[in-house]
Amino acid sequence: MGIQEAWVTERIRKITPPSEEARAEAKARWMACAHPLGSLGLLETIMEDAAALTGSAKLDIEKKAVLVFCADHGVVAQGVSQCDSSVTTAIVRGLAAGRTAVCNMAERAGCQVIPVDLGVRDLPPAEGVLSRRVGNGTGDFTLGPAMTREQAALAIRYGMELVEELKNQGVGLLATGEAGIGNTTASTAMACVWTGLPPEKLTGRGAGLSDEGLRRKISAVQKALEVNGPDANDPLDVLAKVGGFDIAAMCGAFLGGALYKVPVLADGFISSVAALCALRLCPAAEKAVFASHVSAEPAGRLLLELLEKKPLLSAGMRLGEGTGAVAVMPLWDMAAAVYEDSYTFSECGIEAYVPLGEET
Ligand SMILES: Cc1cc2ncn([C@H]3O[C@H](COP(=O)(O)O)[C@@H](O)[C@H]3O)c2cc1C
Ligand SMILES: O=C(O)c1cccnc1
Repeated sequence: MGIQEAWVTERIRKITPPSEEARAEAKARWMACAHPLGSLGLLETIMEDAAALTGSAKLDIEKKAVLVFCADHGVVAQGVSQCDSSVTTAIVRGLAAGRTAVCNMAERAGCQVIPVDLGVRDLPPAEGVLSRRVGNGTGDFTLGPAMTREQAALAIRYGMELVEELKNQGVGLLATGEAGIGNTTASTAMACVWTGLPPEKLTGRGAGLSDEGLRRKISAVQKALEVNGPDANDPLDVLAKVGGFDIAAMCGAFLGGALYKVPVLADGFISSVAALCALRLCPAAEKAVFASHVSAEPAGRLLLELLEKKPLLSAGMRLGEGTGAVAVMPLWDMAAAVYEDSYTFSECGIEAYVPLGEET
């Protein structure tokens, strides 16, 4: 086993199960809160799950950040995206300048945007972009593996370390985002491996693609699977052969959330594939993964089902950059506001309370 893989493996072993005690305490808080029991639905569940993750019913989600993992994908040479890799650089510059969609949304949500360069092709050090380069873009995986196993592990490590750093800075709620032209092709290939479904069923138009482009994308995914033969039982093999640096770092962010006890919001399709990869590496990491919305990509809902996560939003979004994850942050704030401040049954003098469905 290589150095980076050993590093990741050792950290993963330290991930503990969620605290059922803290979850019960959070549930008791909702029970005392003067409202029809369970009536805030998932807004109640997320507070309970976050308590179970952090080990405390007292939650602090004031400070928020979205990590936008950026990287290029060699498979773009196969005409699988409507644009070429130079657009990734343009998006990264937009992120650093605070001008892309996620930046506008994050400003409203009181969330810091952190662009991270994992391997954007020929990108020199750029102000406002954290450099965690693993390579100069991945290889074209229709011809051979996207990266080495050690590169995949290093990208995971970077994702985990960033969560630790942000936790130390007081961040209590994290969102995952990505920018990388071609990354929906990599995500589709990974999803095919773990669902066993054929590329025609799971391949979508990504950022936008003609019918002909979609056909090219389906055959590129098919070819990638045939050429590389990724082993479904070895998540690092799948990541290295048909994944991407951005997806690997995102996977690391979920694992980091589980290790350092920070809730991590998944975004759309790409992010859900990364979360699935994290769970395949370490099932206990499930406790750190929080769904946000249902991506409009064909496999969006299916992946959430595989993750067994319920989305707060179904808004037909398919933008990436972490936009869907950031979109639910105000809902988290609202849930926390009621959870923390609502008057209790005893405070308002309501004595009898009959939970729904339990009337005699
Ligand atoms: C201008 C622009 C901004 C974006 N921001 C996010 N994406 C999204 O689209 C890309 C994936 O789609 P595909 O696999 O089809 O290339 C990723 O960068 C993703 O974040 C963008 C795409 C474009 C074109
Ligand atoms: O759902 C996603 O994550 C997605 C879909 C299309 C383009 N970028 C991201």
